[in-house]
Amino acid sequence: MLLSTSISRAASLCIEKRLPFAVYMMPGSDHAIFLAGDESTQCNSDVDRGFFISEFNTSGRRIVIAPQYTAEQIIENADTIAQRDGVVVKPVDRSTPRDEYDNALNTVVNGLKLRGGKTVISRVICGDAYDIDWLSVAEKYFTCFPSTFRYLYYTAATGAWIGASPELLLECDNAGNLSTMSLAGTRMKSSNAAWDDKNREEHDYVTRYIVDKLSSLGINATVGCAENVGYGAIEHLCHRITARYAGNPFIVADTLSPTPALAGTPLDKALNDITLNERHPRRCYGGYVGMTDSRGTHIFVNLRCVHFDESRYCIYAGGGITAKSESATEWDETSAKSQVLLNAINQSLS
Ligand SMILES: C=C(O[C@@H]1C=C(C(=O)O)C=C[C@H]1O)C(=O)O
Repeated sequence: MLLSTSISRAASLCIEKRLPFAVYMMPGSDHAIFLAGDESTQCNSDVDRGFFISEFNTSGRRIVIAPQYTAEQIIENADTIAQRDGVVVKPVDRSTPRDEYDNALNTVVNGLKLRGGKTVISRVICGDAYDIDWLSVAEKYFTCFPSTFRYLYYTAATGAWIGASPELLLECDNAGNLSTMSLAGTRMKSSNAAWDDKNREEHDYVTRYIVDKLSSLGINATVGCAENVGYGAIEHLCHRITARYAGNPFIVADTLSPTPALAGTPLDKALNDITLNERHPRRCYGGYVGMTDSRGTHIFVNLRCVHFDESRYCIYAGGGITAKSESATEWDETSAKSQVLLNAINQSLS
């Protein structure tokens, strides 16, 4: 079991009592870390200990869970932890219908044919889930993606979310090394075939954007070699980007996010496409999650994720659209991105 009995028990208690908490696993690690405590909202660049969440396109606003309690402390004090109340953020309750997605795609593609650039359009897959054991969903999902950043959290501001992100937004270590990546372009896992023009084009927008944004902060970046990064049955085109930087990581993270891997370029036009064509709020999807530990600050894009409560769930999945996109291919891509998570939920329901 990836999640120990005490972490699973403590996380379930926190969900039940609505006490803010997070469980996370670093890429490649089989060690889960638990923390619980009060949540606060930050709008500046303070680097706090604890787990932070920034919703999509919220200009650097972060919800921070303080590391006040361990899993053992939660379990020991289970009887005395007061039930917290307040408004719970309900998951979206309507899946994006196919015709609505197709219409959105066609509208955006027609716009991109005239102006160029890229927009990321997402859809949601929602369902009922009464009495489901979300810790067992997390366990199944996390087991499938050991090389991702895996997380489960609840705050009053966001509700409860589970995700497995293959996408590093920013890592700044204590020795002054900065790492990020451009991860965009998706296909079924294949041998070493060349990537097609559509995927290469949408990928290059991301790489260029990141390098330019870093440069605007006076950071001179180095772009590594092209890699294919697997995610279940699919793979993404990836370039790792590194630099030297000893300043505040949040200045960089909030300058980069949302990158054209989750929004598009030019950013203002892409955000306008998203507002006009997506019928659901993105909330945490496309924002970021992370934490600062003794080694540095680690921040991942919040994607391949589900928002849930005691009766429902809502999975988010999107893809980069360019003038060359076809609606059926993009729909299949979003299905492939969400399939493992949907399977984990369906297995736990039955
Ligand atoms: C938008 C998502 O994924 C992003 C978009 C990708 C693409 O369009 O090829 C690939 C990886 C991610 O950067 C998602 O999973 O919802």
